[in-house]
Amino acid sequence: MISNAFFHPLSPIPGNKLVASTRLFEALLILSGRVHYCFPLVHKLYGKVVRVGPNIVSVADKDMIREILVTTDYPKTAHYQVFDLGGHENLFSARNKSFYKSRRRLVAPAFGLQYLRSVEPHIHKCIRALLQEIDGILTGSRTTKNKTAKVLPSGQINIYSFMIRLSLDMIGEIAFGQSFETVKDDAHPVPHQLKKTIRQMMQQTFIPWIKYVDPFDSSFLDFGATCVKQRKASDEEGRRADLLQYLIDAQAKEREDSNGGSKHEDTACEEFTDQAIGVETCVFLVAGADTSSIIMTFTLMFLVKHPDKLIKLRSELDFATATNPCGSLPTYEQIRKLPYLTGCINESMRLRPPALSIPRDVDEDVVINNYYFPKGTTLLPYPLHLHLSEEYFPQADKYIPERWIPDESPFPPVQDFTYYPFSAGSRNCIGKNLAMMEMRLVLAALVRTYDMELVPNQREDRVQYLTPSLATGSYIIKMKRRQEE
Ligand code: HEM
Repeated sequence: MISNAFFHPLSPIPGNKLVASTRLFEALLILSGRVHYCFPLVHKLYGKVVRVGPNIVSVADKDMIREILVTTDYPKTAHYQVFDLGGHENLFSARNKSFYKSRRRLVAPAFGLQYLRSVEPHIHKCIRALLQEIDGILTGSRTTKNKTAKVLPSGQINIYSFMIRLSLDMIGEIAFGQSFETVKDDAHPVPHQLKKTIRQMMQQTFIPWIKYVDPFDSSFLDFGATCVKQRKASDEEGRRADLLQYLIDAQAKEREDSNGGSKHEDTACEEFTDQAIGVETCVFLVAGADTSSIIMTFTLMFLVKHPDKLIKLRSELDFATATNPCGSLPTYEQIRKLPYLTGCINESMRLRPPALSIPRDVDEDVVINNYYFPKGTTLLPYPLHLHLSEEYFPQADKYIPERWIPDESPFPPVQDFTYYPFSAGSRNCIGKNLAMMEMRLVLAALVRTYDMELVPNQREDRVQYLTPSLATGSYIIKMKRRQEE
C-alpha cells in the first residue's frame, strides 16, 4: 500500500493517498451506489485530474476527455467483460477492435434516422398503453396491477415506475418484436431476468468469482434467441420494421455478399450468427431501458418544479400539433426539431447524465496534457464535472433549457466537447437517435395530455450502479387529464 501511494508512477497525480493505495475504496463506493456523490467532491478538492485507485485516474478536463475518447480513442477496459452476456462478446462489451468494427458496421444503420422512422408506430403503441393505464388510475376504473406499487391518493401517479416500465416495453417492441406489457402488469419474466443480470454484472466487476456462486441466468438470452427463431420462421406477413428485422436482414445480406465472394475485410473472423443477433437485442435492453427511463423521469421532475417551463413546453407542443385531430399523438415529424423540447431533455442529461464515467485502458505508456500514464492505467473520463462547470455552463446547477437555444440563451453558446451524455468517439452511444426519439415522443404525449403538478417533499436521492435510479423507486406527480379547449 505504501509503495502504491508514494512510489507508483502515478503518485505525482493529486488525490488522497489512502484512497490511491488500494481498490477497496473504489469497490466500496461503487457497490454502495454512491459514487455520484463522491466524485464531484473529489474533483472539487483535488482538481480536474485525480488519482482514485492504485492505477485509476479520474479525468474531468475537457481537452483530455476529448483526447481519451475521440482523438486517440483508447480501448475499453477489461472490466467491460462483465457485459459479455453469457460469455458472448457484443457491441457494448467488445474490446477486440476487428470484432467491434464488424459488429458496429452491421448494426449501426438500424439506428439511422431513416430506419428509425419505421419504428414510430411501435413507440406510439406503447405510449397509448401508458396513457390508458394512467387514465384508468386517474378515473378510478383501474387499480395498478403492479405488485410492488403502493396505492396512492387519488390523482397521484408514480411516474418513475411508469417510465421504467414504458422503456422496457418500447425496447421489447422495437428489439424483440413484442411488448413485455409491463406498463400493465409484472407478469413477463424478461424484465425480472434483466434486473438480476444487471445486479450480477455489477457484482462481478469486483468479485469475479461470484459468477460460480450465482451463475448467469441464460433464460434472458434464450428469450432473445427464440425471438430470432420465431421471426425467421414467420412468413412475409410476420415481417415488421424493427431492429430485430433489420439485424436478420443484415445477416442475410452479409451471407449473400460472402457467398458472392465480396466478403468484408472486417468480417473475416466473425460470423453474425442467430445467437449473435439474440445477444445484441438483449444488449439493447441492458443499455437502453434504464437510461431513457431515468432521463424522462428527471425531465418531468424538473418541469413540475418549474411550472413556467412546463407551460412554455406545452405551448410549443400545442403550436406544433395544432392541426392534430383530438386524441391523436404527436408524430415524430412534428416534434423532432422543436427547440424547447430538445432543450428540456438536453438540460436533464446535462444535470443527471446516466453514465458517470466511461473507463478506458491506457495500452502503452503515454503523456497526456503533461500527465504521465503508464501502460495499464485505467482512465475514467468523468463528464459530469464539465456539465456542472460554471466555466462552460453559467448557473450550472440550475435547470435552464433556454441555454440550448441560441436565440434565447442568455449565455454564450455551449462549447464542443463540454457535454457528453452519450459519450463520444467511435464508442459513442449507438442508441442515441432512438433514445432521443423515444424521449421526445413520450414527453410530448404526456405534456400535451395531462396537467401536471408537483407533489412536494419527496425524497430524490439517487443510487448509481451501472445506471442511476431513484433510491425510493418512486417519483410521484399529480396528474389530471387536460380539458380539451
Ligand atoms: C438517454 C438514453 C441513453 C444514454 C444517456 C446513453 C448513454 C450511453 C453512453 C454514455 C455510452 C458509452 C458507454 C461506454 O463507453 O461505457 C453508450 C453506449 C451504448 N449505448 Fe447508450 N445511452 C442511451 C440509450 C441507449 C439506447 C436506447 C440504446 C439501444 C437501444 C443504447 C445502446 C447502447 C449501446 C449498444 C452502446 C455501446 C456502443 C458501442 O460501444 O459501440 N443506448 N450509451
